[in-house]
Amino acid sequence: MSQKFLLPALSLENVSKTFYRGNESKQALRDVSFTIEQGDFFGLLGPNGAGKSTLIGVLAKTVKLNSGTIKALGFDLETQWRQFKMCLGIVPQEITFDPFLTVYDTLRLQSGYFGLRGNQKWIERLLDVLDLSDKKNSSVMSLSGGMKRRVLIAQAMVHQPPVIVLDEPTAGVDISLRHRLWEFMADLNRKGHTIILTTHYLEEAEKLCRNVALLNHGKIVTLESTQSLLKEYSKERILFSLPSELPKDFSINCTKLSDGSYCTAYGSPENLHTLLNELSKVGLMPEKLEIGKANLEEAFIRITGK
Ligand SMILES: Nc1ncnc2c1ncn2[C@@H]1O[C@H](COP(=O)(O)OP(=O)(O)OP(=O)(O)O)[C@@H](O)[C@H]1O
Repeated sequence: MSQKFLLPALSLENVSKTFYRGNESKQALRDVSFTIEQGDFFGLLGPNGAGKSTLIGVLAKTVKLNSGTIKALGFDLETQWRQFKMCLGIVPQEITFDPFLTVYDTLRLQSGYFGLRGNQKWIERLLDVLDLSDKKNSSVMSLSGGMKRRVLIAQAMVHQPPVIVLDEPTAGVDISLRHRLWEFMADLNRKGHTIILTTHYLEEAEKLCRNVALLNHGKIVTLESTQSLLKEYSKERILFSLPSELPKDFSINCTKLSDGSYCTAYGSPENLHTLLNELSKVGLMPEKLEIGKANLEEAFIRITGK
């Protein structure tokens, strides 16, 4: 069946959430609407405080939304919660377990939460895939951070959800485990699961996600395929690094990236010439300079202005 006749994996319509504390209020989500197709690998990106965790909290029903409609495979979050929660497996950012339970019992209890009996076979399979089989009788408390994170993933998947939401799954995880988790997520996606990922690692989004949405100040500022986003921002860009900071009043608009390098529009060879001239006027000479494709970080910084 063609993709367009399938129900969306997830759809949000005019979702808003404001937190109130005393006289203060904070609007964390502002009229957010978007749709994620089944089978997608979707990245939800945004700077700190953009509203990503609030959105995931809303999906887990730990945060109550003020207005709007959310559906998972056509099931409504408010009126069809039982079916809704069966569609979704949410891997939270925070590690929250009963530390005294064993890994196996944690997963058995979670199966009970979904009303599943006789789930042993699937639990064993999850333990195997996540390389936790030899830890199944260990208390969660005794595991390393990376292992705990894998238990969180297993816990979110005990009911074999078609849609998996991962909130910063690789935060604080060492590079080799991060690569293994990437491979695991890509494999789940190949097997037909829709994956929704929030991440601060733009390299991760660029590598894995087919489509990305950028959330900023509680609003979706862009939503498109990773490739077309990169294409749009890959035109006309010069990347350069300097031995010291660029003066604040520098005549050419340049964006500073997280690794300390700068980027600016390329346009034409004339612009490169002007840039080099202007840099030399302030006594700076680029240490490294290249013209080429932008990465997601640059696109992201240019869109959000951060
Ligand atoms: N329980 C709460 N009470 C009051 N304000 C809150 C609450 N939870 C979140 N906020 C505010 O809502 C905004 C969005 O926060 P949220 O945690 O969703 O952002 P985020 O994109 O997940 O950020 P991060 O990347 O840092 O995790 C922030 O300004 C935050 O301070």
